[in-house]
Amino acid sequence: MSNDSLFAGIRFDRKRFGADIARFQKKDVSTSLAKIQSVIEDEEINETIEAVSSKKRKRKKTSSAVDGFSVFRSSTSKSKEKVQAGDDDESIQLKKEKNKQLERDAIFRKSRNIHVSGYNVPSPLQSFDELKTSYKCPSYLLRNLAELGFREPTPIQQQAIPILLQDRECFACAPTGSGKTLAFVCPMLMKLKAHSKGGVRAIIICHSRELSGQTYRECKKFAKGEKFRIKLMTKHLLEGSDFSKFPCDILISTPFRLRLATQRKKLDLSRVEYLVLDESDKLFEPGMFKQIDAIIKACTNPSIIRSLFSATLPDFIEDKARELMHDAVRVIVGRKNMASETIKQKLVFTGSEEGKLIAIRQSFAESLNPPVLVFVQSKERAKELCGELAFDNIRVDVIHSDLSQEERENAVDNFRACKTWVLIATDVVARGMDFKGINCVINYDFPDSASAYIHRIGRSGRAGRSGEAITFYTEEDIPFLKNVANLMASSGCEVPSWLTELQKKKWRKHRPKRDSISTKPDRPKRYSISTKPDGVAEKEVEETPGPKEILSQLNPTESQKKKSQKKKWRKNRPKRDSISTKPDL
Ligand SMILES: Nc1ncnc2c1ncn2[C@@H]1O[C@H](COP(=O)(O)OP(=O)(O)OP(=O)(O)O)[C@@H](O)[C@H]1O
Repeated sequence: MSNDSLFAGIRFDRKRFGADIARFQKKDVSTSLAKIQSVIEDEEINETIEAVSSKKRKRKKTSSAVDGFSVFRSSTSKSKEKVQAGDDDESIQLKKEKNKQLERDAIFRKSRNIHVSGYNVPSPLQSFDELKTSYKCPSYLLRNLAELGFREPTPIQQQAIPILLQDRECFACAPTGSGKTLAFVCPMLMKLKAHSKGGVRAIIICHSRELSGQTYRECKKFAKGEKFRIKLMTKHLLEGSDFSKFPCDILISTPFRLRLATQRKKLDLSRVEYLVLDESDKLFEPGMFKQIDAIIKACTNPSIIRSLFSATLPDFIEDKARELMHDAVRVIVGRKNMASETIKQKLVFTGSEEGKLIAIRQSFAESLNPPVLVFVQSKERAKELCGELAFDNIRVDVIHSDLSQEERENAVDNFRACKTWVLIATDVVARGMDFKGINCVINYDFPDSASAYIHRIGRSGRAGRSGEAITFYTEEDIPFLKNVANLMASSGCEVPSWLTELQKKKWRKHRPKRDSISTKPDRPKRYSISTKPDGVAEKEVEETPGPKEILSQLNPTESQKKKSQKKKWRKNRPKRDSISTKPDL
């Protein structure tokens, strides 16, 4: 029953209760104003902590301490603070100063698109010089940064470095190529002053051997001139070391090798002071989670500082981080799970697999601006495409998990040295790899998830440079097109309106079975002959041309010759498909 029907027939004497009405109306106005005020405040808070998808999460965030929020709160409640009993002039002055600093921090963060949540978040760095004045940064590190041409910290470095320097745990999400490596290596080097006498003091875990190697080399560059023991967990180190005596300041490893070292070689991790999980969302995927979990448990030092970094931070990783860390600060640069804004992104409809090969050839024939990185969905397809492009006089190479470690390293080195113009790769190099100056990334095969798309295209447009990303799609990929369109739009690329009108489909592990990459005619079709109802093949028959057919193709008969002779060319206007870049939807 509705309220209307409940009160039907009752008449209210407005004249008699006039004074009461006035009183209630006044109260109503003030309460609704208060409501509006609180809604506005809530909206401001939510804007500050960046847009989060679910309403539930929004509510959760508003209740937690948010830096920007506490700034506004504290400035509006100044008068309250002043009258607090026992507050002397000095403490009031200190509070005022603190509030001013918080306001300055909030303004600075806004200007650099940095969003933080957590209690007492340290002020962001304005410059590398501040590392010296406020944090006593050793001069070797500043010298190395200057030699590498790092003049100004990037936004993730501005916020994550002071957080880690103040011994706070943190989980951070910043775009690809935005300098996350220095954000966790710099505080590590600054904190690990004295050298290790025994045991591992800091660990950086990377999901792949290639990324571990790259991070190791970066650490060495930053630490040049100082005698740090920085080690890369190679196969050789794993097999040949006596881990009972293993002085090491920074150890860089994949989860698998580190787990082997702790399990088989009894590597002790109880003295680890710093643990970084780079590409953290990848590390928490089912294939690596068991090892990561065991490593985290083996790092038993109660004052350990852990941090998680990635360009993509799904909600389940945030939940994991909260579960794992104490009093952690959350740092987001830009928006969560966003492609880098410096990359020009394009979608190309190729219709079929054959169309892709034509499109890539045509694109290279018109303008090949190396280095170009091409992603495919499997190692078989990587080999096939490499074979096809090698015919076109293109300096092409391939990298995938079937190659030996040495072959993989050579492929990366040659590509870095520009000896290889086009590198065809599986997702093994999609994350973290910093190939300087990649002009273009081609998604030959449509990526299988949003994070795959963001990381793949993020191999170009690094450190503020511009880049280009082209994604081919066929009929099979159309259901997931809207997802890419959304990612493109959110990073500032123009997207045709028909794309945004498409329906969105959950996009996870989209790896359709694709025709092989080949200019040769399709291999003979196989038909299965089965008596079983479920279609399980008992015998396969090949529909191959017999010797007669082959001979007739090689030596056409007179009638066949006549058929293939020149035909009168008149009014040849076949019905053609309409001219459109849009696929038939
Ligand atoms: N402050 C800086 N000034 C100039 N260049 C920088 C600075 N910090 C990092 N770089 C350069 O930016 C590039 C990208 O850095 P890095 O590989 O750390 O990015 P990332 O955020 O970890 O990327 P990804 O998410 O792809 O792993 C590197 O070539 C690095 O040398």
